[in-house]
Amino acid sequence: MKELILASRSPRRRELLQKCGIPFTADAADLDETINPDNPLQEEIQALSFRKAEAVLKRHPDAIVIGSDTIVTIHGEVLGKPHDHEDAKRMLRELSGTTHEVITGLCILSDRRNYQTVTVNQVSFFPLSEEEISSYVESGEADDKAGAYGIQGLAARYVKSIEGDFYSIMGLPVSLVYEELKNRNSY
Ligand SMILES: Cc1cn([C@H]2C[C@H](O)[C@@H](COP(=O)(O)OP(=O)(O)OP(=O)(O)O)O2)c(=O)[nH]c1=O
Repeated sequence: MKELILASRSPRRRELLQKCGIPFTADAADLDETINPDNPLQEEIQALSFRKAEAVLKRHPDAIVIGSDTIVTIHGEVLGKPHDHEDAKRMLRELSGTTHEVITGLCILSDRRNYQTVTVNQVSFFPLSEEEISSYVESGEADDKAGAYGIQGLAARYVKSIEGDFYSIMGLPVSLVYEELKNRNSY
């Protein structure tokens, strides 16, 4: 059977893929993640997930590779990872008291098969005070996360509702990975 490789350095994605109960190793794609804002966002995220998988497949041509990417978008603006704590606070002020989208792309790639999909999830936040925003950012949990929060951690207390898949919001739609890999022999 072909080896499964997660094209990611994200500890969240590794943790999530472990939930599938399928053995894998990880090898980060480490590529330029710039997206073209003139193209439809879902297509860009899907294409970036593919590029991550493709880069790692080049290094492991006999493997099955999983690539994924997550962004947060609100009012037409893309919120990637915050540059610093001020940037994180700015993002959280935007998310406060309103609904945003979390878009996660998934690509499962081998030399024989190319599965691509994108999930769009809605997350609503309760209003956040300046004190809450400051203490959250000071906790360090905003660092290195799209939209400056992780739904799986302290930010859980700000989430009013979600529509979609919790694991996609966290960074990887685990059930889609599991379902697709039932077809593993075709990869
Ligand atoms: C919205 C949200 C994002 N995130 C994280 C998941 C991703 O790690 C990160 C989005 O950044 P990505 O660029 O998707 O992933 P990454 O750079 O961390 O890892 P790699 O490219 O190597 O796969 O934000 C959460 O952990 N929880 C959340 O609720």
